[in-house]
Amino acid sequence: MAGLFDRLKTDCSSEWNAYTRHAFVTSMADGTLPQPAFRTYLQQDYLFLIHFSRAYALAVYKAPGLADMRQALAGLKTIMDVEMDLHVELCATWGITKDELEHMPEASETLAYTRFVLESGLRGDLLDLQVALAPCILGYGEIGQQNRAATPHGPMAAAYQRWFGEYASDEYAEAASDFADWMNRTADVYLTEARYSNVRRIFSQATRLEADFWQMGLNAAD
Ligand SMILES: Cc1ncc(C[n+]2csc(CCO)c2C)c(N)n1
Repeated sequence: MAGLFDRLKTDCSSEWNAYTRHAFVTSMADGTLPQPAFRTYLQQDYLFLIHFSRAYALAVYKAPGLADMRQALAGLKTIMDVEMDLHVELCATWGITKDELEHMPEASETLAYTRFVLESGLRGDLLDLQVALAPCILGYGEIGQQNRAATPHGPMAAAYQRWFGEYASDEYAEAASDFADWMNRTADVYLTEARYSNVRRIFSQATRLEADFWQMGLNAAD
């Protein structure tokens, strides 16, 4: 049987495509995305990652065994030690400091998405939480692979190239595939057909919140 991730992607294909092929992504790939859109996205994404780290910390707590605890801890460390640094580095080129980033007002889209993920995990078990986290981790993996050969043009080319470079890397592809395996293994233990409709609802909602997050960036350039 195919793993849970493939099943969810098939069942939520329209939401999934709207997210992974969003105009924000395609215009980043050709370099036409306006700077204010990217800058707003990146600033909000820093706040997103703070709450996403809390969600990973919740996964440590919700883990039923030591192996799952370690897997969640490794994810938490990657976000706090690697991913947040990319944002700090890119924002520094516009003179925005780490401290300013941390204290930016949070957009409704950031609030909605991060608190939805946390709520899904608080209310449910590790599987519900992994499914809420999945569009974020696995979607960026797909976006990176789809745009491996992208050669953005124009004044933002270097920043967009740097961004794609992070998610198109072999290391990232491996981290994403480890996450999919981890979620699929949890599903092998916990998923029942009776539960599936709820799991699918969580995945669909988180995927739609990802598309809204891109849209928030685009709206900032209007
Ligand atoms: C809105 C939004 N969605 C997804 C990611 C990607 N992301 C978030 S945490 C993480 C590391 C997981 O190990 C990755 C790749 C993002 N930055 N912002």
